Amino acid sequence: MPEHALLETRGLVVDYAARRSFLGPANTSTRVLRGVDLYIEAGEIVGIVGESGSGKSTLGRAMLGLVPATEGSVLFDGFALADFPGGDIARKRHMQMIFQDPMSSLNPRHTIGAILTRPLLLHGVASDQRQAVGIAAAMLERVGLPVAVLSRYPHELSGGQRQRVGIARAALLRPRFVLADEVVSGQDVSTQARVLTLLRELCQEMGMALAFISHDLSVIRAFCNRLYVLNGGVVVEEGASETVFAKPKHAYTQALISAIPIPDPSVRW
Ligand SMILES: Nc1ncnc2c1ncn2[C@@H]1O[C@H](COP(=O)(O)OP(=O)(O)OP(=O)(O)O)[C@@H](O)[C@H]1O
Repeated sequence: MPEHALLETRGLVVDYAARRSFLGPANTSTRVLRGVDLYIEAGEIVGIVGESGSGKSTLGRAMLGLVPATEGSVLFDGFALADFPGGDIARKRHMQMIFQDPMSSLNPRHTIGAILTRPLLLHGVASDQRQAVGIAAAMLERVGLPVAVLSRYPHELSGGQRQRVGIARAALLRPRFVLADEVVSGQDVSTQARVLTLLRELCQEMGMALAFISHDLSVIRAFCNRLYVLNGGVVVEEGASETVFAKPKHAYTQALISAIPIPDPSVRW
């Protein structure tokens, strides 16, 4: 554990039943995370891998403060989430999220221009609408979309274009940490490669750290410097991607690796 990790979870337990305890006592343990210790340093791309139901999305949501910790803590820049200087607004500027298809998170009644300029004004990154439009237009171009997209509504875009809008929105405020949850699942290999290249470039340009959640170990291997393997709400293995792949210590990791199809050597991320 480095001395100053950007993000840290310490003994993180999430029990969804504990949240519902007002409905009555929770008899069965429904601990989805059972004491997760994890750290992410500034600018790092860290993979979180595990099979369906292992708790990856819960961990991601808890890192962003969207799901409360039942026990343990999440620290961002050394502060418990609730104690971050400047409060939730200041913290949220630096903690963003990217979805696979952000249709559900893009307000269908707002144009892309409104969706992108609003956070710039809210967080004081732009001082007026004109400046906000300029920043939003530049970010759209950066993610490979035409500026004309500003006047469109989310349903007027393809799924791939919406995803790029989602990436633009997450990167717009130059956050220090971005969570990407299964963002390339279900995409063909060349689309995956383009999205991952864009994400890597943005991380390098802006110094963003990225937590990259995926059930696909081959994508994690190619894309992430370090990884955590989650099984049943517990981290069973962690380390540099190449080390874990070369010498997996845990039987669960070995099983995940042996389930990977033979890679296509022509594909590079
Ligand atoms: N809001 C919730 N309330 C109650 N249980 C939940 C909630 N969200 C997730 N769970 C349960 O927590 C467990 C872990 O779910 P989670 O989505 O974190 O796993 P995952 O590894 O991301 O899975 P997947 O890859 O299928 O998305 C599952 O058993 C799920 O049913």
